Amino acid sequence: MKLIQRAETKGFRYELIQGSADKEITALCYDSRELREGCLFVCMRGANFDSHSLLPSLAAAGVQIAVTDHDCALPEGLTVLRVADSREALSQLSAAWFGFPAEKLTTIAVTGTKGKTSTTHMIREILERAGRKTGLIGTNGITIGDCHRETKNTTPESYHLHEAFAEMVEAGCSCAVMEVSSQGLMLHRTGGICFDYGIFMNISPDHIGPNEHASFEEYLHWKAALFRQCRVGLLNADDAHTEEIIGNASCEKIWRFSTEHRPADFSAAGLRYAAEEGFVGLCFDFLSPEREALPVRVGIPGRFNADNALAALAVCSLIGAGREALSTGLQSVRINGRMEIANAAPFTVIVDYAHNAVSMEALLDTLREYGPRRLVVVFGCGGNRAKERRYSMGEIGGRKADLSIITADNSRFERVEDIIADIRGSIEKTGGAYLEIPDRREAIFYAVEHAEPGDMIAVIGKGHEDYQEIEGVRHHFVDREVVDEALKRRYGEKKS
Ligand SMILES: CC(=O)N[C@H]1[C@@H](OP(=O)(O)OP(=O)(O)OC[C@H]2O[C@@H](n3ccc(=O)[nH]c3=O)[C@H](O)[C@@H]2O)O[C@H](CO)[C@@H](O)[C@@H]1O[C@H](C)C(=O)N[C@@H](C)C(=O)N[C@H](CCC(=O)O)C(=O)O
Ligand SMILES: Nc1ncnc2c1ncn2[C@@H]1O[C@H](COP(=O)(O)OP(=O)(O)OP(=O)(O)O)[C@@H](O)[C@H]1O
Repeated sequence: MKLIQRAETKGFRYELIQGSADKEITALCYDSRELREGCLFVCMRGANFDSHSLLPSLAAAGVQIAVTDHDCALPEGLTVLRVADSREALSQLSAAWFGFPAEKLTTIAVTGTKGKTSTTHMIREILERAGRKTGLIGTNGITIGDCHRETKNTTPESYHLHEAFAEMVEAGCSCAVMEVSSQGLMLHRTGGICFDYGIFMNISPDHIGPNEHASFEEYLHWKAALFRQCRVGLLNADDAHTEEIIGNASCEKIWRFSTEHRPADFSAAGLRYAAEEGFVGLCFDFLSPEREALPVRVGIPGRFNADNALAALAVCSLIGAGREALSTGLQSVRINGRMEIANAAPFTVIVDYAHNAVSMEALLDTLREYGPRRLVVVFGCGGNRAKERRYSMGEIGGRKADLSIITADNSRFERVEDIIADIRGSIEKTGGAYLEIPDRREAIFYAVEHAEPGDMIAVIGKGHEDYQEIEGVRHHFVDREVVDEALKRRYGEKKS
C-alpha cells in the first residue's frame, strides 16, 4: 500500500488540489535543506519562514507530492494536497511512513512545567529494573539501550519522534517514555498518537512570550490537550489546575497521585529526608490501591522529587512492575544535571538545572530542609531572553540563600555585566548577601574553595548543558566537570 493510503487507514484526510496521489514516494521531508529526490514534502508555516513559498521550486527539485494547508501559487508537474493543518499531517504521515511503531510499544507521555525530565528518567529506571526494555525521549536526548543522541527539542518534530519509536521497536523495546511539552502539543509533534498513559506533574506560569504561548490560559490549554490523546491519565492531585484538566479530559480512566495527603489513588506516606553515608535522598512508603505499603528509597534529594518518584512508581505499578523493581529501582537513580550531588562531605555541592524562579525557589526550600550550616547559590541568567527571570531569580537568591554568587550563564549577545546588574538590583532590594564573579568557572572555584563543613552549595541554571554560549559561540562548559576540578584542587583526587 502506498504512503497516502496507509495514512488514510488511520484518519489522514486531504483534498486533492492537482495531480495524482497514487504515487510511490521515496522519502518524507519537511525541510528543503534536507530534500530528497522523489519525496513527499510537507509545507509548513513557522515562526521565521513559510515553506509554502518554496512550492514553485519543488517540482524541479524532484518532489513528487506537496502537502499544503493554505492557498498558494500552484506550479505545474507537482501533485498538491490540501490538509487542515500541515503539522498534524506531518505527524500522521510520519506514523505511516515508519509503520505505526507507537502502536507496538507501551507509550507513556509526561507533561508539566517542571519534573518532566526527572520523571521520565525514573520511569525508565524502574521499567528496566522490571525487565522491560524502555526507550526515552526528552530534553536530554533520545536513549535506546546504549545508544544516545541529542535532539533539538524536548519533544522532537513528529518525523523524528516516529523514527525514534521505530528504532525502539527494532531494538526490542516494549515501552517508550517521553516528555511532551506544551509546544510539542500545540505544534502537533505528537499529533495522532494515542498514548497508553499520560502524566501531568504541575503547571505554573512559564513559556509565555513571543514564539511560545500568548498567555497562561493558552499554555494550560495545550498542556491539557495531552489528556485528550491518552487512554489512561495519571494526574497530580496537589496541583491547583488538575481538576480543570480532568474536566476536559477524554481518557478511559483517570488516576490521581498526591504527596500532600489529598484524596488520591497513589500516595507517599511518612516522607523523610535522608542524608546518610553514601545516600542523600528521600524515603517513603508507596501506597497504591492494590498493594500493601511498599518502602521506597529515592537516591536523589529534593522535596519535588517525591512528586516525580510517586508519579513514576504509580505508572510503573499500573504497567505491572513488581515489588522489587518498585522498591529498589530508584535507590541509585542519577539524572544528568538534575540534583546531581558532586560531593557528600564535609560539605555538599549540588548541580541542578533550575533556571527559573519557581524551580530555584523549590530547590532552595528543599535544600534548607536538609539543615545546611550555610546555603550558597551560584547562578546567572541567559542573555537575549525575557529580563523578568533576572529580577525574579535575583529576588529568590536574596530571600532564600545565605549567599548568592552571581555569575555568567549563556550570555549570548548581551554583556555579562549588564545581566549581573539586573540580577543585583533585585537582590539588593531583599537585603540578601551577594558577590559578583562574572567568570562562571572562577565563581564555582570560589564557592568550593570557601565552603565550610556543613555548607550546601547549589550551582544552578545549566544542569546537563555541555556548553556556555557567548556571542554566538558555544564553548565547552559542564558545571559538574568544573565542580569536580575545584574539589580536586582543594582536596586532591579522593574527594572529587
Ligand atoms: C518557535 C518554535 O517552536 N519553533 C520550532 C518550529 O520551528 P519553525 O517551524 O517555526 O521554523 P521555521 O524556521 O519558521 O521554518 C518553518 C518551516 O520551514 C522549513 N524550512 C525552513 C527554512 C528553509 O530554508 N527551508 C525550510 O524548508 C522548516 O523545516 C519548517 O518546516 O519547528 C521546529 C521543528 O519542529 C522546531 O525545532 C522549532 O523549535 C525551536 C528550536 C524552539 O526553540 N522551540 C521551543 C519554543 C520549544 O519547542 N520548546 C519546547 C520545550 C519547552 C519546555 O521546556 O517545556 C520543546 O519541546 O523543545
Ligand atoms: N516536580 C517538580 N516540581 C518543581 N520543580 C521541579 C520538579 N522536578 C524538578 N524540578 C526542578 O526543576 C528543574 C528541572 O527539572 P526537570 O528537568 O525534571 O523538569 P522539566 O519539566 O524537564 O524542565 P524543563 O522544561 O525546564 O527542561 C530541576 O532541576 C529541579 O530544580
